[in-house]
Amino acid sequence: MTHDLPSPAAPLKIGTRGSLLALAQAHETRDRLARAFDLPFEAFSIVVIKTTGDRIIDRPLKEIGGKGLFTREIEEALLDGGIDIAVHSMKDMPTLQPEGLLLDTYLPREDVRDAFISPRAASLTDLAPGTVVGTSSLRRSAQLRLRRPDLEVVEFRGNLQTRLMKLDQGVAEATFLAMAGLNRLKLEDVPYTPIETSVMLPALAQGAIGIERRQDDSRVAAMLEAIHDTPTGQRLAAERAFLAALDGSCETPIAGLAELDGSELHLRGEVLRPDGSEVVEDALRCPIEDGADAGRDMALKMLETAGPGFFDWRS
Ligand SMILES: NCc1[nH]cc(CCC(=O)O)c1CC(=O)O
Repeated sequence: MTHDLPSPAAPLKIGTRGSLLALAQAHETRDRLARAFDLPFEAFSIVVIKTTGDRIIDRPLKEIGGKGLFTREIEEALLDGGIDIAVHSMKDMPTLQPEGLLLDTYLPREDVRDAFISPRAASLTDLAPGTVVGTSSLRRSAQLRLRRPDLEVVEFRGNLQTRLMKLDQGVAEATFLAMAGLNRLKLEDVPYTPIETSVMLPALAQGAIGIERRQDDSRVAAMLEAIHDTPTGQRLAAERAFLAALDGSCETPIAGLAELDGSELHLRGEVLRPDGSEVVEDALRCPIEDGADAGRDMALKMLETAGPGFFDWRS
């Protein structure tokens, strides 16, 4: 189905970070829009924006700051008209957007699972006690420490190629990546094994691409409506309400996932101490349209279960 393009038909500027994954996501967005409106690729331009998070690559992320790190410059460009839409990995996005911006368009979600990456081992259970595993994710490291306290977790930043090189050099025996990233980059020669969500619950919104716009841009609103994926939106409404109520920052290991099952939504959530010494988990089923309320309520209940002190590591 093609749609009539709301006029005027100026080229649409698509803002994105410059990583290979971000570019793949921007291209997917452009391709879906081009198909929906039967437009040539020349009707779009892809604008690469360098963010603070991209610039600082030699320090752990948790030292430099919260979640806005990879989005601030992009949202500024959106607000000042330098770009018309911004394409994001939803799992990196804060739950609140700046005044004047809306983030409510989602492309169909990719595989939500994490992948175990190792040139020498097939799965977590293959690793001998004391084995070094690299990750820069607070969530993955807490989940690992909970389930395999006998392993040694080391900080592992850098792009995908850097991390794979570190594995080859033996700096660590294994690491983790989102299946969504592997699939979107078509990295078939990376030695990976998907990890079921019952073993490692993914980050909230993992595998989902979101498209942000100016609230007052009705032309863009009409265009984005044509490529929005409703089931992904329903799942993310629950997941982001859960995250918002938990006040999730990069300093809190939180995992969670909503899945649709007929007319029901199934939500699971997990909060951990960074050292893996404690975990609070919960799950619920509700009508799909109640997902956001249920996500918030589940978060509040989990906060109560965790009790004061659970989050004491936060400064
Ligand atoms: N935090 C970085 C990040 N943000 C989104 C993805 C993967 C793609 C996705 O989950 O949508 C990744 C890399 C990773 O976790 O392996």
